[in-house]
Amino acid sequence: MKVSIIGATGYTGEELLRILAGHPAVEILYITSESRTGTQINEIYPHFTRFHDGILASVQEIDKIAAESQAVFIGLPHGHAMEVGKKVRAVNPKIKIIDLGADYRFRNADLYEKWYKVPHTHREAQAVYGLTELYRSRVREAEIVGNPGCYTTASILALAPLVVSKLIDLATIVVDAKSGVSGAGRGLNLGSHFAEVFESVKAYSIAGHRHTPEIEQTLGELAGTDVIISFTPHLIPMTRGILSTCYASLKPGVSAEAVDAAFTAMYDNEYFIRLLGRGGYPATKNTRGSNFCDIGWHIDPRTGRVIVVAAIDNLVKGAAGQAVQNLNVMFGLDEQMGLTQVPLYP
Ligand SMILES: NC(=O)C1=CN([C@@H]2O[C@H](COP(=O)(O)OP(=O)(O)OC[C@H]3O[C@@H](n4cnc5c(N)ncnc54)[C@H](OP(=O)(O)O)[C@@H]3O)[C@@H](O)[C@H]2O)C=CC1
Ligand SMILES: CC(=O)N[C@@H](CCC(=O)OP(=O)(O)O)C(=O)O
Repeated sequence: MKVSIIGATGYTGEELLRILAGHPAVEILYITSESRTGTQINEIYPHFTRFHDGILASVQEIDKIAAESQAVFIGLPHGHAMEVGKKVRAVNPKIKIIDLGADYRFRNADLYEKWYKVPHTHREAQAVYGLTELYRSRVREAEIVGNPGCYTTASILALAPLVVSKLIDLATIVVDAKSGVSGAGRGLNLGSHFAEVFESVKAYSIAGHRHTPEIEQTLGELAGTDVIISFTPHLIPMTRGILSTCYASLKPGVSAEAVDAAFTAMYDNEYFIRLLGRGGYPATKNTRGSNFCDIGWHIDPRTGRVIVVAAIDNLVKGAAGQAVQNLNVMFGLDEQMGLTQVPLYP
């Protein structure tokens, strides 16, 4: 299968290249960059030497890229992907698109505009939200997939069983999540300098992070009613990984066994979800470089709350890995193809 990556020089784009290097059914046709067009990718990323030596094309060549590819991944900042998506579909109406950013994640384009503060210019797109474990049958039929955000992937996977099984009071959900610095992308900014991040932990975007409406959209759909959450992200001094700790009050009379059953009913057959069980402590280190999401849960009888902890690698299950998982589903391939590396440890 011929695939191209628009925005291959970013962290999600280069992670896609790394994963696709081990994918037996994929041929990488074009990779693009605007700042480094004409450069060989392994000059920018020497770790690709012997794996990729492709020359970076420009998005200006999108007509040719679209005409020759069966699928494109888009790893651009939000607001740019929908412009590319529109052009790609106009040239090749059969092409499949997987966008790693936010442009195709929202069912309601007005909600996207409210939170992202840019006009949505591809409202006619029939996009599917690509949280594979929850929406596999939709992804199978999708032409365009809006791949979920990293915080959202961990947080929704942690809370979905409790919401679907109606075990929690929906008004009490609190998500406290931590991310490694690669979550902010490769671009330079003061907030991600070594001296700003190292030996420090800080919260940011409190009560206003853009992943809040994304989590609420999916939990609301699963619940069949509006869901409002409190979400606080934190930046921590590591490169990869998200740890999402989610709290909610259990409805009166809900037993620990009912909570256990909700998780096993939803995820027992899911290869990429590793349930650590009641009392389990997920750690980002155990998921590093892999497409796994590790989940453990705890019940606090003193407060009547359930606390669910989920760990992922933000660049894999939180971005490029889930994008490849979606590609596999969209093309009827084995869902695990190219994604079965053992996590990198320590
Ligand atoms: N990092 C993460 O953990 C996650 C990121 N995402 C999302 O994935 C997308 C890519 O993120 P990430 O890889 O981290 O970002 P990076 O900042 O690392 O890379 C951005 C990419 O976009 C290109 N680019 C930047 N500005 C423009 C522009 N104005 N026009 C065209 N191309 C541009 C860059 O190419 P060049 O400069 O070479 O032209 C580069 O290839 C974003 O939407 C992000 O929100 C989603 C989940 C997780
Ligand atoms: C550490 C860090 O800065 N993380 C990013 C989230 C990355 C991501 O998933 O972004 P999108 O939803 O835009 O795709 C942030 O908080 O904005």
